[in-house]
Amino acid sequence: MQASSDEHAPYQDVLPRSRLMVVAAALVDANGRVLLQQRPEGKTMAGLWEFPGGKVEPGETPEAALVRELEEELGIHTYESCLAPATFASEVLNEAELLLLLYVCRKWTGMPELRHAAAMRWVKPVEMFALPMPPADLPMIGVLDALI
Ligand SMILES: Nc1nc2c([nH]c(=O)n2[C@@H]2O[C@H](COP(=O)(O)OP(=O)(O)OP(=O)(O)O)[C@@H](O)[C@H]2O)c(=O)[nH]1
Repeated sequence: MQASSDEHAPYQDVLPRSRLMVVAAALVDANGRVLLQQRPEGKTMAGLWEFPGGKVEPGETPEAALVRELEEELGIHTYESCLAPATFASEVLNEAELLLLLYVCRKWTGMPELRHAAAMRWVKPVEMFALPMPPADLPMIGVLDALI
């Protein structure tokens, strides 16, 4: 049955206008440490530590977007088959609802280089609890700690 146009009217003022799909990677090294990058000055949430990744472009699959982002941001190469879905998070931002998909990746080629971020560091998941990270990331830390 066709939904009438005003069926959702009571909710229109609380529904986010658009959804921002973001993919990110927990790159795990041989010692069980994960790479975090620090957001640079001039960007929203500057100084916070986040997982490498970025927005999924129209027409892209999440996995293809993450392979691309890892090349662009760190100069490393991986394959979609090396990306294991780990967890997700959602957060209402000013202009959109963020849906963040986090993958675990243990295999890549190349050495991560600092390209866009202010700094990078390898940390155990449990150390993330003491680092300033975007609010959306906080619920994912415990899941990551249990997975790695
Ligand atoms: N890559 C990444 N983005 C995250 C994380 N947590 C989180 O809230 N985000 C948010 O997801 C969005 C990622 O998009 P992005 O990296 O393409 O955007 P950006 O703000 O850095 O810059 P841009 O729009 O100029 O490219 C940002 O709003 C960022 O704050 C995270 O752990 N990793």
